[in-house]
Amino acid sequence: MLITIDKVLTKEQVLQFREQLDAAPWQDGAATAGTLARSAKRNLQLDDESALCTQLGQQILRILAQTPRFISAALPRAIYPPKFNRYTDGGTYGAHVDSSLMFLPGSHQQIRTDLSATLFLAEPDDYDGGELEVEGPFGVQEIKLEAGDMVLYPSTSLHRVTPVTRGARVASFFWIESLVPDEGERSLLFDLDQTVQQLTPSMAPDDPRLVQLTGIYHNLVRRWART
Ligand SMILES: O=C(O)CCC(=O)C(=O)O
Ligand SMILES: [Fe+2]
Repeated sequence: MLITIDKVLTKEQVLQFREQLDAAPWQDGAATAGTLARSAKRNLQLDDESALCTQLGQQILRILAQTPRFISAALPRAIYPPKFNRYTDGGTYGAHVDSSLMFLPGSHQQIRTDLSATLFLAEPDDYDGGELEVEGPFGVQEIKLEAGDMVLYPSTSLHRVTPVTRGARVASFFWIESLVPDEGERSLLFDLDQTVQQLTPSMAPDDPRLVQLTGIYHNLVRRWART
């Protein structure tokens, strides 16, 4: 399931990010891709080890930690530090599936990539192309969101970024290991949680039906979560 999270960053925050990113040095993205992805990848990337990457990445993680829709959708166990990419002049990323395991930078610890995330940092009108195309059970879905909005998609999906033929597409991208590895179970939990959240304002907090539904949510998490 694709899940979009609107307004992770305000427009003001996007401008602040872009001022710094646009002035930063960018590297060839292919240098950091795995063997298979390398030939498909034609974009630019911010140096992962730069102070700017660390600082902006941490800002994103702090915001996500306080974004209930993100927590509900991802049930994060670990998050790979956000990276930043830029596509211009026909830049593209051909069809690929992300690596299943990734070492956290400077560590021997690996995370399993359950969810992939793209946080858009350019307005859709400012570039042509650059759609993120994700293959799912109902065909290919095209994603091109407003600056500040984010999409989460299962890391099992084949996906690509179409060539950017005008302007620049700038984004942050990263991966999440979820407490609930199974995509189907995670989707059910997300739907249940969203429904409970929608019902809550119209019901007394001690309404037995709400108490029951909340209990079911927690008992399913207990059953499915791998800590
Ligand atoms: O730029 C994007 O939206 C996705 C990038 C991507 O698929 C990757 O780096 O693996
Ligand atoms: Fe990818």
